[in-house]
Amino acid sequence: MLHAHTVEQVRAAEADLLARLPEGALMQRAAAGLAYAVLDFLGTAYGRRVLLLVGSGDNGGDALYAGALLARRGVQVEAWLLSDAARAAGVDALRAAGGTVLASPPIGQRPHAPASEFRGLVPNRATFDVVVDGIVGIGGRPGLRPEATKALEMLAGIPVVAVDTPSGVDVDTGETDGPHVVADLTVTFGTHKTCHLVDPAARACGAVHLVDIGLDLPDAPVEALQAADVAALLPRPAADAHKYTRGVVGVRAGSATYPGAAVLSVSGAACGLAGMVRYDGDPAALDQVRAAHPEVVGPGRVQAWVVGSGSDAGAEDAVRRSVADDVPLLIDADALAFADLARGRATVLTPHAGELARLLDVERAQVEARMLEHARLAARRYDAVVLLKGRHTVVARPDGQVRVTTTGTPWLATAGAGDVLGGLVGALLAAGLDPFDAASAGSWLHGAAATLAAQDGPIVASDVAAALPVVLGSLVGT
Ligand SMILES: NC(=O)C1=CN([C@@H]2O[C@H](COP(=O)(O)OP(=O)(O)OC[C@H]3O[C@@H](n4cnc5c(N)ncnc54)[C@H](OP(=O)(O)O)[C@@H]3O)[C@@H](O)[C@H]2O)[C@@H](O)CC1
Ligand SMILES: [K+]
Repeated sequence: MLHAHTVEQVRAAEADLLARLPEGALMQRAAAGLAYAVLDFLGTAYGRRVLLLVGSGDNGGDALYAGALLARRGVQVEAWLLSDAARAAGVDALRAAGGTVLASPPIGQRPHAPASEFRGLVPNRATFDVVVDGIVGIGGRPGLRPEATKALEMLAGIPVVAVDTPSGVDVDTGETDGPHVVADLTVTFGTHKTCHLVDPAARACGAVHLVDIGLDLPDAPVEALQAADVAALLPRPAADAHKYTRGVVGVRAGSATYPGAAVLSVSGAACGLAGMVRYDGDPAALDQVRAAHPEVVGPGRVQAWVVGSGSDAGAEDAVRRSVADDVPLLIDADALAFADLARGRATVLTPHAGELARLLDVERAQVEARMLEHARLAARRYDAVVLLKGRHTVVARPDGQVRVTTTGTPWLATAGAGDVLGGLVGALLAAGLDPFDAASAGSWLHGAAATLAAQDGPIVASDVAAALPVVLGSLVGT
């Protein structure tokens, strides 16, 4: 499991460790990890040139000490101090190792002048191989000061390695309300933070590399399943299993007008994780479902219902009948308008940002900008697990616990992919997983299947379903 802790949790763990270590030891650990990651990024020290952007706090201190280590390895290191309060001991260490400090352009005196006026003041700007963002870390407020914004504009186009967090993002929420660094690589310390997982901030991190500095941390409020976690959650048939003991998943999606939604939902449900799939919908759609999946049977008792898209005017009735059965329930697409009927049941809601905006009566842009807040709000309000779809899908439990999905590919943004996901999560519910595990594991599997399918090029939703057995096969054997 990958864990993302809050700044408050990190601070408490850091205080514990600082009390037990010699002064400066923790920062040296962080700086060494950072220096190795930058070296790895550069490929070689020889002939490389690195610019450190250094703020007033320990984040800048990390950058300076890492810069000193890089300079000792033969990298040409220059530091641009964005604050007069930059850590003096770090500056001394950098200089002692052969690094230099730039005469900083006087941006602070003319914060509104265009970046182009200062450009000539940074010598041979274009020959920097990497900019190290040590402007601000977990002690920062969101946004950047004009000095930093302008520096970044002047250095646009040069790869950026962020220290701990891309400066300017909101560390605990993943929001990006003001200007911020967009990194190619973020090197973080001790544990991940929310901004490394939750969009839009996660997009600004690039690849994320974690350096272990020995922090002893409590449970994290935000986490991300890894392959081994999903493998451990997958239901496996008992030796004496029969199809009913493995769970039966029922699908109420699609209609005579939209048979495709029925076929795709069933293709997710028929991933093999439940013992049987029932389709309860329009007979014309059932014919198409059976043509694609001969093993699917008609209405009857189930252990979980999937009420999905394309059910025409039948969505409300489908939700009502499913709720009456008193089994776990997944509600997607047009049926989400009737999510209220399932309040208090073991329910998974699977909206995209637009659908969640309608559920909460807010603007779609608000949901996209504050995914964590809105997924948690909906989970609490509907007393349900809410799976908010996105590049990094956010799965929230009513008590606020969150799992973020980091598998997937941009190719997954394709019609019908949500139907496959609904069916898949429904199968996991029927097999007995609790709604939070079913939603987060299903989302992980869906993303992994899409990535696998997209190896050969663009994909459609049925390719995702077709790739599921390969992904599952690689996990059940582990
Ligand atoms: N915790 C750990 O386990 C370890 C932590 N370590 C490292 O320490 C880092 C945290 O260091 P930190 O606490 O000194 O805070 P940090 O983020 O450098 O700067 C805060 C200062 O910046 C300023 N400022 C605020 N907002 C700003 C803005 N938007 N734009 C510009 N400036 C802004 C403000 O000062 P001001 O200028 O207002 O006086 C504020 O005081 C952490 O991220 C990690 O890198 C590792 O070394 C070891 C293990
Ligand atoms: K930073």
